[in-house]
Amino acid sequence: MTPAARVQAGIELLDTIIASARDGGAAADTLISRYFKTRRYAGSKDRRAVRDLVYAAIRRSGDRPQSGRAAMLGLVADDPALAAAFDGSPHGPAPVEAGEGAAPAAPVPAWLAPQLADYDTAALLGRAPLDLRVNTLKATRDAVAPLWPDAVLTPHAANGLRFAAPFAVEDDPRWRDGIVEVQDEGSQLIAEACAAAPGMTVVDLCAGAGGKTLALAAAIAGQGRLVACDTNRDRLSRLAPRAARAGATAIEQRLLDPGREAAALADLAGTADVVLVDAPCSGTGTWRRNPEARWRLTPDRLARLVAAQAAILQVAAPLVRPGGALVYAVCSLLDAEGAAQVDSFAGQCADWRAEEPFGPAGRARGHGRVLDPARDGTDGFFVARLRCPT
Ligand SMILES: C[S@@+](CC[C@H](N)C(=O)[O-])C[C@H]1O[C@@H](n2cnc3c(N)ncnc32)[C@H](O)[C@@H]1O
Repeated sequence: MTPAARVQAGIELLDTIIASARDGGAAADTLISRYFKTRRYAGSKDRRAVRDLVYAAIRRSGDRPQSGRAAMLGLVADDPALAAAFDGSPHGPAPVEAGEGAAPAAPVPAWLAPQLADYDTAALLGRAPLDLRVNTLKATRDAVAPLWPDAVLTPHAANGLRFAAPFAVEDDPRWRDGIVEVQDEGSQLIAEACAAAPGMTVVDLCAGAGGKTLALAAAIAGQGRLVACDTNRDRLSRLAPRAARAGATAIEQRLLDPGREAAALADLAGTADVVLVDAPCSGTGTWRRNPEARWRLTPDRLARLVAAQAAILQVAAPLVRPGGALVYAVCSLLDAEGAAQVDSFAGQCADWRAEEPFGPAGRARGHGRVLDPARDGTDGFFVARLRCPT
């Protein structure tokens, strides 16, 4: 492909990605793979170049751009050499017209900027390292770390290894043997905030595909009870093969019916030493991995998420035994989903006490702590640990 054809391909892909973000369709990565499946003439260098252009354009625009061409013209504003690709050649984009609009550069959507004013928003779009968690059911970090000379120890999480550059860890025998799992240090810390230990009853209420469930399984070391719940069948079904690889036996799974969660969990009422609510959220803390999510979030969607989080907290609290703990986490830096959500819970349950969820990582916010990509090098999270009255 010529440089102009690559830019035109990027524009076409951006048009599809913009429409899909607006209509709740497939993710950018899926759309890019589909696009190239039907364009076999594009070699691996072409595909990489187009992908880089597309992601550069996505990262540059906090708000959903008018069109793929406007998004690409934004890149021209930053790198005038790219203008030469707008040459009107048969497979290239039409020449730039005088006064033609480029998408404005902004790290975050304008409507969210005030809510993120306390954070270095550029860092929300930075490059994420690759973090692994050593599975203590099978190995120790001390034994595994020397096998990977490129790895450094994560500064806060007890079992984490960090790689500056990503690599195909799923091709590595240590991943296939369940000795390591891919998990951001922030997620590892949320599992640590549960302080799960052998003999405990632990409920992971929003387990998804089980990222944190597996860390909790390692913490209870096969002694105790671990119940993983979710309302999404597809996500929950991904837990079993991961658990098998990790050697995490006897995880109970419960697929919940939205709106009827409490009834399905009635037998666990007042029994859990710890309940983790890793709530569905806007994902503002994971934009560095998924920058196009900025184009999907709307005030309505955020309001629905905040209402769902509050409802899930009301399902979770009665499961905790007297003296047990409720850990609430979101991969978001928006107070509406984090500190304000827990303030509201604390307003209704004044006798619950907030505790420090973990050591020095992050900084205090409301009743909990935030982990921030710029300061902590993790994805962005809010986490609070609340102790049930005895
Ligand atoms: C942030 S994700 C969980 C990620 C997971 N804990 C992990 O570590 O990979 C939130 C999950 O909450 C689930 N969810 C949404 N509404 C729920 C509800 N009412 N009860 C339980 N889970 C729910 C979603 O399906 C989603 O899998």
